[in-house]
This record gives sequence, C-alpha cells and structure tokens, in this order.
Amino acid sequence: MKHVLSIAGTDPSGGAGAAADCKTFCAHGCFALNVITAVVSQNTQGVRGYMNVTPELIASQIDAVFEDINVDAVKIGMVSVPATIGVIADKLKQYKPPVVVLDPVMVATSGQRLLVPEAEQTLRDILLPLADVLTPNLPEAEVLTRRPIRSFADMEAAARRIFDMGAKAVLVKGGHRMEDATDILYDGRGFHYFKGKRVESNSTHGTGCSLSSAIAANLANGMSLSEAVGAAKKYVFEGIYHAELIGKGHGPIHHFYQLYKRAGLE
Ligand SMILES: Nc1ncnc2c1ncn2[C@@H]1O[C@H](COP(=O)(O)OP(=O)(O)O)[C@@H](O)[C@H]1O
Ligand SMILES: Cc1ncc(COP(=O)(O)OP(=O)(O)O)c(N)n1
Repeated sequence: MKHVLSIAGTDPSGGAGAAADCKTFCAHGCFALNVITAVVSQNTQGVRGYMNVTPELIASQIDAVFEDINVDAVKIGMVSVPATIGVIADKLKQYKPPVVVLDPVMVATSGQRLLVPEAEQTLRDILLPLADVLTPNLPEAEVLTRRPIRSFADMEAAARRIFDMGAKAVLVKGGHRMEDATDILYDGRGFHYFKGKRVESNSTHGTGCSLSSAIAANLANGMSLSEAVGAAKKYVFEGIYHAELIGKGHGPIHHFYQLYKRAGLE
C-alpha cells in the first residue's frame, strides 16, 4: 500500500482540506498521512476564521512523518502565510519525496482568502518550483500569471507561463468556466485536454482538494501523469454527480462512489 501525505488546513465539516485529502487517498487504496498547516472554522456555507499552525510545529509534524514512514507522494493545499511556505519548502528539499502535487489554494469558493496576498509571491518563488504538478483553478492561474483568462487559448498560455516559472507540469482547472468543466494539462511538451461536462450541483465543496489528492494517489500508485489526471477527473466528476446533499450550502462530493459501485452498494 502506498503512503500519501497531505499538508493542508482543516475543514470540520469534512468537505475540503485535510479531510477531503485523506478520504481521497483512502478511496484510492492508499494509506493517508496528514500534516496540518492551519485550523480552519468552516462549513458548507463558508469560512468563519482560521489560526495558522506555527512554522516550528509544522516542521515538527513533517519530521514526525518522514522520520518514521516512507512517503510515496505529497499533496500540498492551504499554506496561508510566507512562514508556512518557507518551512514546507525547506522540508521538501530535506526529504525529497518522489512526487509533489501543489494545489495553490488562494480563495475558498465562498470568497474568503486562505492565502494572504503577501504570500502569493513567496508561493510563486519558492514552492512552485518544487512541484511536479501544480493545479491552479482559473482565478489562481490569473493571480499567478497576472493576466485574465477567458478562453482555452488563455488557459494554454497561462499553463505555459506557470510551467516557465518552474513547475514540472501544470493543470489549469476549468471548474469555474460557465460552458463546461474542461481542464488543460501542460507538461512542457504539449497540451492535454481533459474535457468535462459541467454538472449543475451544489456539491462542489472541496473539488480542487479532491482532484489534486486523487492525482497524488494515482501517481503514487504508478500511473503516468496524463492517466493520473484523467482518472482523478473521473473520480471528482462521479463524486459530484452521485453526492448526497450534506449541509445548507455547497456540500462535499461523494468520495466512495467507485468503491460502493464495485461492492454493489450504490
Ligand atoms: N460543476 C462541475 N461539474 C463537473 N466538474 C467540475 C465542476 N466543478 C468543478 N469541476 C471539476 O473539479 C475539479 C476542480 O475544479 P475547480 O472547481 O476549478 O477547482 P477549485 O475547487 O480549486 O476551485 C476540476 O477537474 C473541474 O473541472
Ligand atoms: C482548508 C481548506 N483548504 C482548501 C479549501 C479550498 O477547497 P477547494 O477544493 O479549492 O474549493 P472549495 O472548497 O473552496 O470549493 C478550503 N475550503 N479549505
């Protein structure tokens, strides 16, 4: 069994952050490890506030995992402030995990910032170059490239620019498009389109967290990058499509649909 580590913030309502990451790893047959960067008060209706974990305690959590357990892949989510980013970058350089998937979480769908504006440059300069795959949504790709994105051509240009900043591959996610939910992957050689129908649903809380975690798990399980992204996209699509309504706002996806289906429990 592969061991996959999430470095992320919390969500007590279970839809995003560390909870979504760990459910996703388990749904992919991986052993879930997690390091917490921030304790977040949030639910399906929005973020109420958060407290950052100190850099010392983040470092100590990462050491506790790596000194004890072989880590096959790391997924990074909410990193909130420059000090958090700095300590994670130092630890990635120290332990050199074989796979790093970075979801550059900036603003929750409900509108609250999860990365302070002054950390955007730090993320771009010191964390992004350590990523094997970076998975920005459209607003995040706009912030990273400082250019508006309105079309597939703009998504391709953004992916190429972010690749040139040092990420080894970039998946620009299209979940915020009106027309469809097509994501575009650039790996320095060419563009791969992952075409997706848009599901009209309120169960989209944590889709970005789940997608990046599924990519990390699939890579740990030995898939190629394009196979990993394709399977992760299917996982999230089915998770949205088959979600149970939970909460009064934007609810979580169904993480175990594929497992239930295989077990005849749908
Ligand atoms: N309504 C939807 N229907 C189908 N797929 C979606 C929908 N919303 C998001 N996705 C997919 O979920 C993944 C996460 O996308 P996105 O919403 O852009 O990220 P984030 O959650 O980081 O804002 C992408 O693969 C995207 O295409
Ligand atoms: C702790 C934490 N991390 C990330 C997010 C954002 O989740 P994401 O999947 O990008 O999208 P939404 O949940 O905002 O739709 C979060 N809310 N909390």
